[in-house]
Amino acid sequence: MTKAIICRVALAIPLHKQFDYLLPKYLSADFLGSEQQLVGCRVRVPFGGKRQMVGIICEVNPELDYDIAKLKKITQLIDHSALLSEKLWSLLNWASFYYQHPFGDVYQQAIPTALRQGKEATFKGSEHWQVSEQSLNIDDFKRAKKQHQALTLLGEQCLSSSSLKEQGITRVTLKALQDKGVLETIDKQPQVNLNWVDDFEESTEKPNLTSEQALAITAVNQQNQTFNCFLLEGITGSGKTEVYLNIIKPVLQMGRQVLIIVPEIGLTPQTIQRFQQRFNVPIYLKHSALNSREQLDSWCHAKQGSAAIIIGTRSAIFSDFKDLGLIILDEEHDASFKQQDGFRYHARDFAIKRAHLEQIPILLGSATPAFETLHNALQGKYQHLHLTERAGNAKPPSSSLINLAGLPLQSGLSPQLVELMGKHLEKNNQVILFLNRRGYAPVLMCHECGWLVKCGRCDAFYTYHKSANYLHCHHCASTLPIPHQCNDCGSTQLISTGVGTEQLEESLNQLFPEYPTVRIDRDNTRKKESFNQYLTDINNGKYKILLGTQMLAKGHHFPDVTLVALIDVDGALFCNDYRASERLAQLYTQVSGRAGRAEKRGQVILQTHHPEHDLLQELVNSGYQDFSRHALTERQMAQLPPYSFQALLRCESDNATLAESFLGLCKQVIEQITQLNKIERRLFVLGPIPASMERRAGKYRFQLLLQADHRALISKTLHQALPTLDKLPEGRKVRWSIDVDPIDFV
Ligand SMILES: Nc1ncnc2c1ncn2[C@@H]1O[C@H](COP(=O)(O)OP(=O)(O)OP(=O)(O)O)[C@@H](O)[C@H]1O
Ligand SMILES: [Zn+2]
Repeated sequence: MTKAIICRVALAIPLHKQFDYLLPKYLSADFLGSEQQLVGCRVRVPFGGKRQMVGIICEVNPELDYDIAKLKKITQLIDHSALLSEKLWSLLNWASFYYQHPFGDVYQQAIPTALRQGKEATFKGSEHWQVSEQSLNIDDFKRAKKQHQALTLLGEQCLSSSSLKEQGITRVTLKALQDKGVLETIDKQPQVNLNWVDDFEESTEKPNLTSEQALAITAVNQQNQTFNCFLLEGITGSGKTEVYLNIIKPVLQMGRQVLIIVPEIGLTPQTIQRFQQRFNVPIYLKHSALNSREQLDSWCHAKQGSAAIIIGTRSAIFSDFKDLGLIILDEEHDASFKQQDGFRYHARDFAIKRAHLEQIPILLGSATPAFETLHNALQGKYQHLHLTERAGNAKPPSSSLINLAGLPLQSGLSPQLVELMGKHLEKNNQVILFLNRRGYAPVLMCHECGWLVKCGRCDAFYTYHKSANYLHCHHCASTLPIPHQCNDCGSTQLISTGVGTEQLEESLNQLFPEYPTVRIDRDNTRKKESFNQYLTDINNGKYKILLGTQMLAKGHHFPDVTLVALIDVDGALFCNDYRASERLAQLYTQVSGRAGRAEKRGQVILQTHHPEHDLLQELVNSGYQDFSRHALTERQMAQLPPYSFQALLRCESDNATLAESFLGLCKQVIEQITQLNKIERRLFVLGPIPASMERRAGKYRFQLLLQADHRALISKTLHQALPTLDKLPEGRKVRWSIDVDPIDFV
């Protein structure tokens, strides 16, 4: 009798636990004697009630202390060998440990949706027809002209439905022949180009490198066969992309693949075009706007080696490659690299770990490196490369502040700024106004008693959207019709206070009717095409005033923009999050970086009520480089990251007491462990305290912060604590999660 194979399967559920199943005999026959081959294969298994789930085999024939008669059976064995490469498999295991997230869910998030659902890891095939009857005599079909023609064509080769259609053969004809048992269909995989390296060519249209670019490129290219982490700190417009292109080239020439990670693909179609124009190799994209079939195809191209370059957002870091030779992470400071729910990984950290395991170079590029990265570079852990000058003839913009105190403002615009805008526009230049607040106004208020319209589910006010004619909470997405009366005093005089992009747009149309304004924010660029159309129109000079939120700050290159103004950033100056100043400095530098990127000199204006503020003074007078070095010493004095390491336990519930007391229990468990390990003086547990937005979408939210002088202390402690925390019955009444290396404390 054949021995049963028992498989331990990880499922995408929020439990740190795996489940055992029996591989039925009819599925196990091929694997007897080579059971280990099953590890890494996907299976379909029954789970709870009638549900079927796709899981992944992590262990075969584990030691058991129970009766196997109770085990359920695997329904389907989807793969016959491990789906992912060994390296990627071990990276995912590392990530599961480091981020304290169940392996089943880590794994599922790392693969495209179609594979999560159990689809085969193959390209989209296409229907082909071929002759099935060997002893066929075509002459028998002479009287049916079309059938005869079809068989003549197919007698020599197998053809796709579409090419048959082009030659006048319809489905009806083919079906008729199929019914007669003469023809059959097969699903044929498309031909893929695995030999792109043989016809590798580089476009001759490229600039002469600046000496700084050349230095950076040489530094990387000299060591491109082994692991090295490089930080390319290059001011805005310094030509970082040109450096990327030049370090990619030798890697492609070796026939190896390149992975480029960017914050948001939709926002920078220009950058992608530059890669496509430079090299004649197959480039595939990987981002969430692709449908699940396209995602799977690009995944397969990477895995089989028919993609030379993959350009993708955060999750592209999990692509499996045939032969990965280089990773580039552009705008490495960008917060979108950190996933903010579920599996809270950081794509940059995962990428570095990956490059290390694959023994390949990784380059992080930014004008405003994250403090973590900068710290590592300054310490010599990463090789630090610099581009301190703008490429071509462009010069860095000049910066100055406008003190708003006492000035009459029109939708937030000072008279000085309006005058300056006029001057730039007269010269046929473009102007960018940056305001990170969409909607018409951030609050609606009673003019008589000061009552403010607050979201009933969040500690936040409703934003007034005038054209859509409703109130909208930007935190829980709930909406409300505009109230006619004050809830407190009954007055009908409700007025909006503060300025959002929608209102500013209205004013700009009045102030500068002859200069068309375009507003770029999430409200009016929901469709991908509309955003691309705006970008084209901006580059064609159709719009002269570009008004927008963060979306306008990211990596765009508009040669005619000479003035950039930040309308209101004061809110970020007095925020209690220790990362707020870093973020503001990055934003300021990135937004300003859109000015004067070509021949014409740029100017940057920052409007504020606090011109004396140290941060603003430093940014305007010395820039990000000086600010960041200085701010790092402050972090060191306060023993904050990157000079310490953190993890955050978050908990939320309809009931504030439940949420808070659960974290209280967690604290006890963790402190017992630190005492046992004698590290209580090196790992602090702070809290529980309410999150800075205590109530969101109807839930009360609390946090417990772990801080230590060493990364490993946190991961080991959490790893030891988790089995106990998982079993706390109080944990079932709340929602809780662990965020390792948190960057957001809201
Ligand atoms: N050596 C060079 N000579 C002339 N022009 C160059 C050179 N290198 C790059 N450029 C041009 O300079 C412009 C800015 O380059 P790029 O977009 O790569 O800057 P960047 O460093 O990525 O800026 P940002 O961080 O602001 O996105 C581009 O139009 C690019 O074609
Ligand atoms: Zn809300």
